[in-house]
Amino acid sequence: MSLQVVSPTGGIAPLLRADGVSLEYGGTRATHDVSFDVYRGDRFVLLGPSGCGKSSLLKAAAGFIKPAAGSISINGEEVRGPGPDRIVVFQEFDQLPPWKTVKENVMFPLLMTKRVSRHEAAERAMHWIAKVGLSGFENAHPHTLSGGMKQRVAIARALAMQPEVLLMDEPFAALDALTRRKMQEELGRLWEELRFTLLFVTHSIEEALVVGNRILLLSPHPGQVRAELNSHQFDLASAGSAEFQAASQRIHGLLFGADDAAAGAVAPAQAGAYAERADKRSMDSRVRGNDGRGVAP
Ligand SMILES: Nc1ncnc2c1ncn2[C@@H]1O[C@H](COP(=O)(O)OP(=O)(O)OP(=O)(O)O)[C@@H](O)[C@H]1O
Repeated sequence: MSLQVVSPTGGIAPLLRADGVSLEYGGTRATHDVSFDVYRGDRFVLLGPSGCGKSSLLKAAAGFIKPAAGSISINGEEVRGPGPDRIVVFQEFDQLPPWKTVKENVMFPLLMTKRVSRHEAAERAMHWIAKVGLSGFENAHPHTLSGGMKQRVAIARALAMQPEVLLMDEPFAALDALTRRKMQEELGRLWEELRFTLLFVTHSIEEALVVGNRILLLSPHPGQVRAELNSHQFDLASAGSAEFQAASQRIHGLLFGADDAAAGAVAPAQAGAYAERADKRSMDSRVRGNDGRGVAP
């Protein structure tokens, strides 16, 4: 039996930790003092209104931007730049170089690491192309693929790298509703099989509930933590249920203020403080137990 690494608080150490992260662009604050922990196997969602800094937080986790204050660490090591342990899938369909085939696109970052031979990269690419349901399209170029297929290629390319954390920035937002749903389902299926760690950005409450097992709610610009919720009980199958609708409305209230009066002013502080109030109410927003993790309902 393997030993579990434990943090000083006695809990399991997080894989990714954001600690008091403030991000700025030219002196303008995009997020303020945001803290959260992502554990191995989490599907952790950053949810908040447009402009609250979700993408910026993801980019900081990817190592593309440096916090003005606070830090982000992976396995206890501060993130100081991009690395193969954190791969991003973006919303934009043009993230795939158009002159490369599907297979070449998936192989490309593997080859860049110089850790695998061309033969091995090709084998791995074929494996992951099959995993995302694109067998037969290896030699197609991106412009011949639908938006959903392009996102599948981006997911295959990311998973082929076997990152510590898969970072997804509104990956399905530009897809039509049916394809988006299908992609959420596929992502869930892949996660069930592979149990990778996911940090997922969306501004869709429904998508957050369907994709995530934990959701961090961020206030409007500059983004601050409002609350952290457990959402593991929801999936696409439960999306129409009364419970799902109630959760969705509750989150809407937390994000846009309807609950503020009931909860008292929501201090733009750490979720932990707010969680205690949220905890006293009905939904499963029991947030951050003793080990720092969200608590099951
Ligand atoms: N490169 C940039 N230069 C200057 N300001 C930026 C830059 N990128 C983001 N911002 C600003 O930082 C804030 C947060 O932006 P960000 O894109 O992270 O928010 P978001 O929550 O992901 O929004 P959306 O859901 O609309 O994508 C916004 O006010 C935005 O205008």
